[in-house]
Parts: sequence; structure tokens; C-alpha cells
Amino acid sequence: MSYTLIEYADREMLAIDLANKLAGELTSALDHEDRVTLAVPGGTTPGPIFDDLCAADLDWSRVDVLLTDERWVPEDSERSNTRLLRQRLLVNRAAAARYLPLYAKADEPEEVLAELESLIVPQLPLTVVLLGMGADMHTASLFPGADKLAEALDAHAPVLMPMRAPGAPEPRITLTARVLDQALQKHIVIFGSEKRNALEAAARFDKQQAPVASVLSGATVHWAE
Ligand SMILES: O=C(O)[C@H](O)[C@@H](O)[C@H](O)[C@H](O)COP(=O)(O)O
Repeated sequence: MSYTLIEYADREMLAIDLANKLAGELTSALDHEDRVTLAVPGGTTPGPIFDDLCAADLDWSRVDVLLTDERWVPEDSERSNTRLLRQRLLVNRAAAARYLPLYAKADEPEEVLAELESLIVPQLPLTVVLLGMGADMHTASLFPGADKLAEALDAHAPVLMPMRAPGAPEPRITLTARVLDQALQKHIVIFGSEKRNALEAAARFDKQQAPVASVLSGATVHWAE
């Protein structure tokens, strides 16, 4: 399973360089496509990347932005990834992008799954995907031990799936492994030694134990201490 690892001097340099790289890939894709898609993670890692990327000089009006996964909480919750995106990515020049939601008001994701999925399906394959990873080797909301993990890792998985996992305090909704893996450009961003060791170990585990292994092939991993 071959991936490329880039080490950065610090997290700030990583954010600047990675934002430039993502913007460059979107710009190149826009040269020959009417519309392109950018999928990004939530969590605590990507905020500084969004702060740089939102200022990129490209035709954001032809970019569809979506999350790789969402926690099933209202948009005003501190835990909402949508909230993070609205505050730090869908601002500045990137405010012109179209946002494809992974959340709608409903008690459970199952109630609105088909509606959310129908907006995403026409935009596939994803042009550029940025993923985060947990030290438990989950990526997006593909958690080891999650109730529907096997189905979400399957080559014939639907595009979007609800997911509940022991390590996740609320239900999740996630793009499935095959959708993430089929992205034309794949990037994974991780900070710290614990995650780097986990990432390097992931290639030796099966995908059920290390879901991130399902998207590693051909990916670029961006790391800073
Ligand atoms: O909603 C989420 O939590 C994510 O999309 C998730 O997959 C995240 O990328 C990892 O859990 C890493 O999270 P941190 O960046 O907070 O360590």
C-alpha cells in the first residue's frame, strides 16, 4: 500500500503549503471541468488549513464543498463540523462555493439520508479529498468497532451511511470508504507522533482494525509534530 509522507517544519507551514496544494489541484481541475468537488474533515486539525484555503484565488462559484463526515448535532453545536466549515472555510473568497450538507434537522440520520445522498451522487467522483485521522486509525466516521463498518468498507457500499461507534458520543454520517478512496486526489493530515505511529502501523492491519488503510493507497499524508 503505497502513500507519500510529507513532513513539515511546523503546523503553520503545513497549513500554508497544504492549502496552496489543495487550491492548485482545484484550479487545475477547473481548467477542464465545469464543476469540481472538495471534501474536507471536521475535528480540531483542519481549522488553520481552512483559514488559508478560504482566501485562495480560484473560481469558488464552480466548487462544491462537502464534509467527509458529520456528527449528528444541530449546526449551532460546538461539535458540529458544519459550524466549523461555515466559520472558517466558507468565508472570504470561498463563500462563493456551493455547500452540499451532510446534516439536516432530524432526530436520526436515517430520516434524511436519501435526501442528503441525492445531492452528492451527481458530483462524484470527488475531485479533491482531505481526510483527518484519529489515533485509533479511524478516518471520516469509519471507526474500528462501528456498527456498520463492514458495510461502509465494502466495494459496493452506498455513498453515504449512518454510523454509530463506541468512541463517538453521537450518531455520525459518513462518506463510505469507496467514495473517499476513488477521489482523484487524496490527502490525509495528521499532527503529532502518536498519529504518525498509528498511520505507519495501519498498513499492517486489516481494514476493520485500521479503517484508514482503505484510503491510503496513492494518498499523500501531511505531517507535523
Ligand atoms: O468529525 C470528525 O471528527 C472527523 O471528520 C474525524 O474523522 C476527524 O478527522 C478525526 O477524528 C481527527 O480529529 P482531530 O482532528 O480532532 O484529531
